Amino acid sequence: MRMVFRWYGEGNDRIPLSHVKQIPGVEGIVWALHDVEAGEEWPMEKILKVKEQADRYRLHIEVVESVNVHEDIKLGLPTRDRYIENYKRTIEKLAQVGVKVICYNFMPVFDWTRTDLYKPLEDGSTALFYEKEKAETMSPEDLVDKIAGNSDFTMPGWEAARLKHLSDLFQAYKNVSEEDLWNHLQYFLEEIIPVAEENDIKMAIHPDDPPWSIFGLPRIITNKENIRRLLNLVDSPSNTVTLCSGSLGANPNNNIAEMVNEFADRIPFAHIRNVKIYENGDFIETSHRTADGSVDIYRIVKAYHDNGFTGYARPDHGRHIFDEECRPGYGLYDRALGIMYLWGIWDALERAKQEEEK
Ligand SMILES: O=C(O)[C@@H](O)[C@@H](O)[C@H](O)[C@H](O)CO
Ligand SMILES: [Fe+2]
Repeated sequence: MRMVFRWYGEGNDRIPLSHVKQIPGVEGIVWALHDVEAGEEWPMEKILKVKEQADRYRLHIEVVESVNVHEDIKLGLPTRDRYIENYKRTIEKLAQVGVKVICYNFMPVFDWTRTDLYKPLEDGSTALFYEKEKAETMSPEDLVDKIAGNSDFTMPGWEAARLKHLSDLFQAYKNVSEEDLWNHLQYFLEEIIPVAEENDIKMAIHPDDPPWSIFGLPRIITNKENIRRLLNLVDSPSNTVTLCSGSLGANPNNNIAEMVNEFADRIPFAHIRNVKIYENGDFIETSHRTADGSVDIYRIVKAYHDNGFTGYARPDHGRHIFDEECRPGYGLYDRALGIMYLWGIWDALERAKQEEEK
């Protein structure tokens, strides 16, 4: 397991790389150009700037999260081809600076969706919260106001540019079924996977968060059967998945450890975090400890260890603790605590294996 830490870039992240470097076992950053709109080709000078910053702390930049997919590609519009060509050029440029994994998602309009960014937990910390009834009754506009308007920080997938023409987007998706979205994803992958393969890059799709339709929009990367279907769309070692235990774990029917066992060789990148699911279908993000949530983090890390996982892992989100002012879900302290929990499990399993082999 190769531990990495998401960093939003100089001037866009309060957490300095000097602090990231001090988290035990963190080898690299998970980065992106957050000021380049989805669909545009990434400028090499901006890519090199991130590399230079990371090089100063001897942190690698092998994992990008995300090169976002333009809505026209998800909608299957004729204009998608221009954006796909830009995507290919970006893949080629990222390969030149040593990138090995590109994370992306194929969620229409919204990325992760929550109804509250700072829901108090009983320990006095706060966390990202999803209230099912509210999510099913709120208008998309209200949700954007509540979420995007409620944070001084840019949030992945909540970029204003993406959400600027919300009603046009909803109109455009009116006649897009799940099967249509599958076809558009297949078209996209058939175009970019050969380029990724030539450049020794894994394209690792991130599952839908939450793993079900919101606002009537189609969502397709939601469970084991759909991940199996995704991997078969283009049978290539470059067509892979970012297995996110927190996103998929919001549905109690998703057994993440089973998915690790089934898809191990097609998971180059693991997001390992916990959520607590309530009876009524609400969920809240918790500490990484198995005991604090509904996801069996121990069993998931054990499944990665049993499969000899040598990919990248990150703690994904954390709670907001110690009064830290941070990007929602992306504080330093609880993600660092989460990393130490994941190392604790991994190192104990490693030691037990070595003892057994003596
Ligand atoms: O929840 C998060 O912050 C991330 O795991 C996702 O936003 C993820 O970065 C994107 O969906 C991947 O494209
Ligand atoms: Fe994730």
